[in-house]
Amino acid sequence: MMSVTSIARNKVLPFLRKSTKMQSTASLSSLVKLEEKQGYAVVSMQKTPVNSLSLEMIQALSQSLIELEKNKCKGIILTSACPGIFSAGLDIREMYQPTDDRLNQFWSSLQTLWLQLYGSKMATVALINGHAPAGGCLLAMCCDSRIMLNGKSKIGLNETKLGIVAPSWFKDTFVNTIGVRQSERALQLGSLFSPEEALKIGLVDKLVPDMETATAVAEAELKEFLQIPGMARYLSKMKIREAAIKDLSETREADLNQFVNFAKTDAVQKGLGLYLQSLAKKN
Ligand SMILES: CC/C=C\C/C=C\C/C=C\C/C=C/C(=O)SCCNC(=O)CCNC(=O)[C@H](O)C(C)(C)COP(=O)(O)OP(=O)(O)OC[C@H]1O[C@@H](n2cnc3c(N)ncnc32)[C@H](O)[C@@H]1OP(=O)(O)O
Repeated sequence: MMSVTSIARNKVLPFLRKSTKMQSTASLSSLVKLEEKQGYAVVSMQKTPVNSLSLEMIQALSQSLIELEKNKCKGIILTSACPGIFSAGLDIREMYQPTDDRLNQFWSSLQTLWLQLYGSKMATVALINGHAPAGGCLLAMCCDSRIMLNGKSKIGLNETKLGIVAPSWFKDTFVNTIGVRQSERALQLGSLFSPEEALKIGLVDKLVPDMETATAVAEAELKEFLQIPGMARYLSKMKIREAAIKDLSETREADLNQFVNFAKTDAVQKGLGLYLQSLAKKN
């Protein structure tokens, strides 16, 4: 098995671990690109056009983290290869008129990915080079630091605008990032923030004017985290995150049932259908 450190610089890593529920190596590796750098890896989402988080995409991200941690990778920069988009969030088509089996796998895989990334021993920096609504914002918030490209992109948890509700662990992640009051308001309104607004409320940590600067700043940020003794840094992160992680770990089944039942209601299905139509009409 190749290790992250043994492959040539910038070479794409294959996904190697086998699992009955996981997608094939070929289909996973086309969705996420892993590049080795000096002492860390860049994880680029590359599911065109908008990095929507389908079941396969979620599993590809999960698989990447498994491989990286197994290969003793110390840090990652999570970013996007899709111009102007970090991630459009959960793939709405996964929730619209789904089969029970697929919907169950979809949500359970998302729970796993959140537990992995939010609780990762690696130092994690999100380089948000485009829009990051809902699930896209969640991915970014799972990281230890967020660098956002300044411009027209928006970031936030906009679930209520789709007629759905951000689950408790999305809310916990939001509260841990921007605090209770800002979260209460933004969750109800489904607010999407400009980079300047996101910086002001602490949803992102730094803004950068262009991609060249962005890469350098993200690397410098990651190195700052990696200079701290790893165990002390990780345990400090867990002081903030462990309650939310414990909560979902202990209630996965109930959370899954709640999601599946909620997603299948007529009101939610109608809302998602209309939202998909409105996205399609734009084009
Ligand atoms: C009590 C509680 C219990 C349980 C909880 C229950 C439910 C809650 C569950 C989950 C929480 C949900 C989390 C989510 O992440 S929902 C997804 C939210 N995402 C969005 O609202 C973003 C929608 N997309 C956009 O706004 C734009 O696409 C974007 C700004 C990202 C990019 O704009 P651009 O103009 O560049 O591209 P488009 O032409 O709009 O899109 C291209 C193409 O992609 C399709 N598309 C976009 N986003 C999605 C998506 N999230 N899922 C699937 N498909 C998406 C879009 O339709 C276009 O398709 P096509 O017309 O075929 O080219």
